[in-house]
Amino acid sequence: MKLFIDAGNTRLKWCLEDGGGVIQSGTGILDEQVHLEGLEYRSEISAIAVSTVASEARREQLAASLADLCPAPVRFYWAEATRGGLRNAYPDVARMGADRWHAMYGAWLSHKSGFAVIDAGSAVTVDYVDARGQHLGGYILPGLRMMVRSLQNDAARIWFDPEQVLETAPGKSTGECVNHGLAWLSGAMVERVQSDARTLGLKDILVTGGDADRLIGLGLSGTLHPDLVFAGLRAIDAEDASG
Ligand SMILES: Nc1ncnc2c1ncn2[C@@H]1O[C@H](COP(=O)(O)OP(=O)(O)O)[C@@H](O)[C@H]1O
Ligand SMILES: CC(C)(COP(=O)(O)O)[C@@H](O)C(=O)NCCC(=O)O
Ligand SMILES: [K+]
Repeated sequence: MKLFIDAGNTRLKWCLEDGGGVIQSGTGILDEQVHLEGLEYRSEISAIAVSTVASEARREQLAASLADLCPAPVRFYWAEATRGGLRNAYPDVARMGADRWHAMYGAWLSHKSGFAVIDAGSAVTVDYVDARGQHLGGYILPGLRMMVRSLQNDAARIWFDPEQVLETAPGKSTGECVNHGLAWLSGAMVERVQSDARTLGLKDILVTGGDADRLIGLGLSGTLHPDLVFAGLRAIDAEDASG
């Protein structure tokens, strides 16, 4: 069995698979130790594959605590210049978050007519890939929680209870102005991605990450792929194993 880990800036997601598919999946916590809630079959894990955007210090901590969890070898997978016809637009691919490359590769495997990937996590990333597999580049924006936190922490007179509304009408209280404002901004991003996709001739829009369903709720005509990073990571791991 193989254990796949996607360690973002907010949450750690894990997925246990054998040749036949997913056996178990869940979220985890990384403090001094890594806690993968609900993980069974620990002794049957033969290898661990990780995609992470955590700091180098946290990555080392993750590697050390995975070694305590089970004796299986751990391999970290990073962004690449090219794979299977997909080509990265970054001249310095080492700078790209591993999650973005793995999500793009996951999308590329089943969408060959050009696509946009939106990963609405701690940060929101948008990446465009054309029908030839050329990554056209992307965008990095603050995520929803990040924006809420910055308004709470960096503005002295903004008091509000964060609420995840889909309402975008002009607000008539601080709370409405903030909560509707975030929905309005996210909705504008959705329209922008859709208009770019039309202009660039990208057929599909795939969305993943903790706030993915919120973007669908705001009118995004895309498909929800909660496991897109795992789809890419799993395929790359299998390809490398088969030489
Ligand atoms: N249970 C949850 N815990 C944390 N964030 C959540 C949860 N449910 C939804 N979210 C939203 O998802 C975002 C994190 O998404 P996720 O894809 O897990 O991030 P990352 O990959 O950066 O760790 C948060 O910014 C928040 O807006
Ligand atoms: C942009 C990100 C912070 C998104 O990470 P996440 O929100 O999923 O935790 C991550 O992909 C990252 O650290 N990227 C490095 C910079 C880059 O991709 O250019
Ligand atoms: K993200």
